[in-house]
Amino acid sequence: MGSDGASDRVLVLNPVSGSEDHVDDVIELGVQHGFEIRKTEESGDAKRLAREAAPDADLVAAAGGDGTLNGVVNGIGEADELETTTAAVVPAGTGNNFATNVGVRGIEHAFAVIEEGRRRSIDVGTADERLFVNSCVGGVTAEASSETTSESKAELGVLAYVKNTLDTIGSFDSLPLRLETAAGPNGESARAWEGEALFVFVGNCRRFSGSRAAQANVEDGLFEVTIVEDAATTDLLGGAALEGLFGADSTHIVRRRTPSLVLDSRRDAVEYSLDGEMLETRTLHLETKPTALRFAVGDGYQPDPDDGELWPISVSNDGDR
Ligand SMILES: Nc1ncnc2c1ncn2[C@@H]1O[C@H](COP(=O)(O)OP(=O)(O)OP(=O)(O)O)[C@@H](O)[C@H]1O
Repeated sequence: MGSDGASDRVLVLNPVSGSEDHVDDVIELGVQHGFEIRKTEESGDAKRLAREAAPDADLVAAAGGDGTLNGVVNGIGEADELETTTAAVVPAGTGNNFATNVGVRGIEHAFAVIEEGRRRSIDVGTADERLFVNSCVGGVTAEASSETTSESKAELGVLAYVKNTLDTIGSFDSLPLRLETAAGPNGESARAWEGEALFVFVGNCRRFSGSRAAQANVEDGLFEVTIVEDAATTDLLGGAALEGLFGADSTHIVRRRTPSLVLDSRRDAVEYSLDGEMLETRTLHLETKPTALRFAVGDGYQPDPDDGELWPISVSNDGDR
């Protein structure tokens, strides 16, 4: 307890995330580790509870999936406490992509990380007024998102939504999109791309490449942007492996690194998923807030993951693909 009676540690618990069997364990461990526990009761609660807790708490943890964590980070942001309140994640969702990316392996491990783990200052993405930690994905419908099974989400992460969108819709309406990226600190130039996109992925902590759980550098102030061009539909519907599509030699993939970008639909509003939470708009401004959030990370977290060949950052390599 703080001197004014407010809790130093607050845990925002989503009781209906994942397979819903985490509640007793999370409460028991949370209480053991000195947390005041606040349960969400409906959509929007994670943000509200974190906003109310952040001014007094040193640490606010999110127990749930990526959506719950997204709400908690937005609440800390709305309270203007990003730099003063540490955030943590207790993975209790289906996919738990972000937790995996920051080296948090499970519920018990999450409390060990909170007690003994490092704190890192990580980038946060802004999409108009909203924040995201993992990714912003366009072209995945809310319908496909809600129908995606837990097993599939756990296995493929966001690619599951892509697969589900293609499976449920069969033929897919591409997005006539214009994208403008700003110049970056490593020689990335300001660029524009316009065309028919199937999907657009903006990764903050998430890298959309051939490997499933690839973590992007989340302390470099840059997004990793991947566009899947419409020409890829034929391949995808023809059964080409999704992961193969993201390989380095794919001709239908455009990649960019940038601190900020604008996505502009040339036709209707587009549905974007911010860490799994939906947002519909025609024009979206995305910007990184470099190293804006202190986060409790596990040993598996890599501040500077290997870039590999898919994400060339030198000027000479910054070609069209
Ligand atoms: N008590 C509640 N009843 C119903 N819905 C809730 C409740 N609390 C939170 N929610 C909803 O749960 C969603 C967040 O779920 P979350 O993403 O954390 O879990 P998940 O979908 O199981 O996991 P993941 O995103 O990792 O795949 C939010 O959209 C929120 O509106």
